[in-house]
Order: sequence, then C-alpha cells, then structure tokens
Amino acid sequence: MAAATAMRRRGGGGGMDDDKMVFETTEGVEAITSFDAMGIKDDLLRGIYQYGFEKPSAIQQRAVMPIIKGRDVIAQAQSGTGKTSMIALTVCQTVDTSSREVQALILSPTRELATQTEKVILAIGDFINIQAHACVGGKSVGEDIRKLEHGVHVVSGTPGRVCDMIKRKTLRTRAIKLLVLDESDEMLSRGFKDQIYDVYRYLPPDLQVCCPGSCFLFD
Ligand SMILES: Nc1ncnc2c1ncn2[C@@H]1O[C@H](COP(=O)(O)OP(=O)(O)OP(=O)(O)O)[C@@H](O)[C@H]1O
Repeated sequence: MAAATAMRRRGGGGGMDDDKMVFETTEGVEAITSFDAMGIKDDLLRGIYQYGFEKPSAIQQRAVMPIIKGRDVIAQAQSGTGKTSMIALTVCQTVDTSSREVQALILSPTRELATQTEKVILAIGDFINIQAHACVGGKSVGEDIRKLEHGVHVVSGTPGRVCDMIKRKTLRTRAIKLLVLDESDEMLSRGFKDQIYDVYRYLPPDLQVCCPGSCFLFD
C-alpha cells in the first residue's frame, strides 16, 4: 500500500499552485515531475498534452507511478488538485484496449462525479480509442445494457447502478483488475457501504484498489 497526501499550506492559494503545498508520502514514493518520465504509452501521452496538461500536478507526481506499477494506493489532496484527471490517466494506462472487456471500475459518490470522470477518460484516452461508460442512477437502464453488451474497457459509476448491472450479469467483472473508490469517505457517509461491499464480492481476488479522496482518513 502506498499513500500520498498533498495539503495546501494555511493561507495558500488554489488550483495547481504546488509551491504552496506540503506533502506527506509513504517512504520510497518519489515525485516524478514530467509526464514523459512516467513511462506512459505514446498515444496516451499525446492525449494528455492535447488535453492541455504540460506537467503533472503535485498529487499526480506522487500517485500516478505507484498506481501504474500496480500498487494499492491512497491519494489524498484537496478539491481541484487533479485527482479526477489522475484517475483518468492511470486507468487509460492500465487497460489493454485490444480486449473489449471491462478492466477498470471506478465508483463515485455522485452521478455528476462519475459522469465527469467518464468524460475526462474519453478525452485523455482519445488516441488510444478507450471505450468508457458512465453507469449511473437516473439514466436509462436500456442504454447501460446496450453499451455494456457492446463492450467497454472502463465503467465509471455510482454503487447502486453498478451493483444492479453486475447482478443482471450485464457488467461482467472477470477481467477487472483495477477498482477505484473515488471519494470513499463520502461514499461511506452517503450510506453506500453495503453496495460497495456487494460490488467488491463479485470482483476478482487479485484486484488492485485505489482510493483517491479529499477527506483526511487518518485525522
Ligand atoms: N496536470 C495538470 N495540468 C494542468 N491542469 C490540470 C492538471 N491536472 C488537472 N488539471 C485541471 O485542474 C482542474 C481540476 O482537476 P481535477 O478535476 O482532476 O481535480 P480534482 O482534484 O478531482 O477536483 P475536484 O475534486 O474539484 O473534482 C481541472 O480543470 C483539470 O483539467
């Protein structure tokens, strides 16, 4: 398990202003200050630059490599510091797009966050032809079934709908190797614990788990 935490110093500014941040990381976690040095697939790198990113943000510098290397990771940083983009980038790097099976599953506490994550994955992963689907409550079940049966690499969803799709056997879990529990504290505080556990029971045993969040789990 690797952990990376980025916190703004008191009185610090917002956004990607890394100079005003303090960091705590597990021993051995290094900051990699360029996307080029991360060993990212060429076409994905192209997508990242085309999306407008020039260098990784503080949390990306510390958490992308451990995730890409297959470690279980807890990455905590305040809102707006690049966690959603980090999920998109690492998921795109992890999946093998030559196989149309779901290989990464992202669970989020809200429909908006799940949909936003899907959008960033599709944008950054444009040149690797990534297929992602947002599986969220309030949207047509028929459309979920159609998309999932057609075959996608990544599902970004809310626990209830994802659980439903798994139980219907529309979302096949056997090839899932990465589970991202985005804002897991918020998911737990919204009462999703049983549904998350239900989903987890269907996932392969040698699963990699990542928990990006803005709450300070250990405080
Ligand atoms: N490496 C980067 N370089 C430039 N901009 C970036 C980088 N990473 C993320 N951003 C931009 O910063 C903003 C916040 O990023 P993102 O949504 O990934 O952060 P977040 O921590 O998930 O925020 P929130 O909790 O508000 O969703 C977005 O506009 C995103 O495009």
